[in-house]
Amino acid sequence: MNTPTATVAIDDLRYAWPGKPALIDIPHLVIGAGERVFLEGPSGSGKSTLLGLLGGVLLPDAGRLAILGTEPARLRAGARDRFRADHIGFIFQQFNLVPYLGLVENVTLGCRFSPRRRQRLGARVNSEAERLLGALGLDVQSLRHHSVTELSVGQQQRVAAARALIGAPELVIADEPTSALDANARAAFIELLFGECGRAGSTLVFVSHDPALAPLFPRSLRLTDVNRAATPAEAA
Ligand SMILES: Nc1ncnc2c1ncn2[C@@H]1O[C@H](COP(=O)(O)OP(=O)(O)OP(=O)(O)O)[C@@H](O)[C@H]1O
Repeated sequence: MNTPTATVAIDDLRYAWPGKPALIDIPHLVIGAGERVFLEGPSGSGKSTLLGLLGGVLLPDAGRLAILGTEPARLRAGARDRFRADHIGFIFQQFNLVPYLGLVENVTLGCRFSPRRRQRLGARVNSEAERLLGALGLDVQSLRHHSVTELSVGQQQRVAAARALIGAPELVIADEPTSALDANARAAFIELLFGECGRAGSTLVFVSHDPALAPLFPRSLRLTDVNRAATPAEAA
């Protein structure tokens, strides 16, 4: 029987910013298809750096990092960008919404650079964007003529999540997307995110410095436990 390909497979992954000591040194980490993983670490422990490596924006100094069986480091730059657009949806800390585009257009941006994600939807790109916004708790009709800059932080976060999810990428990476919300709103958002990742079949890696969110997830990892380069202060 074939072993299913892991969404993320890491072996002896090492990374240091130029001129700085090793920041990431992970001997082994596997995240399977469909998992919902919480990755916690204090500020400065290297969470964003690891996400950069997962997305192929940063390249390892040594070791192996494979996404869906492909090592982004082995692809040429253009192929790496396409691979990222096809297979990974990002929810950034700062959301990175485009102020001069409407709600739906901000969401459909998520598959603009991915023929694969667009093809999955065919003519349904706009209607899927509206469905996702609704499923994530936004009233699309009443907000239709609003600029994304007029939305609350919680609403902007939902637009950013819909953009990451559109076209069902295999991996959704969320970089502390809830820190601006209160505890109930954070839990509600994470529930909605689970629902839509489940529907799309996407694996979720959710990164935060706040250990209080860990119980909401079936699997949680402390970066300081999996990363040998963690300083004793971080690992405490
Ligand atoms: N672009 C960069 N150039 C050089 N060094 C960097 C760069 N980005 C991060 N670093 C270094 O890597 C360390 C870890 O940063 P990183 O942003 O990965 O941590 P983090 O856990 O995501 O922190 P936070 O929770 O505050 O976002 C920083 O202390 C910094 O020294």
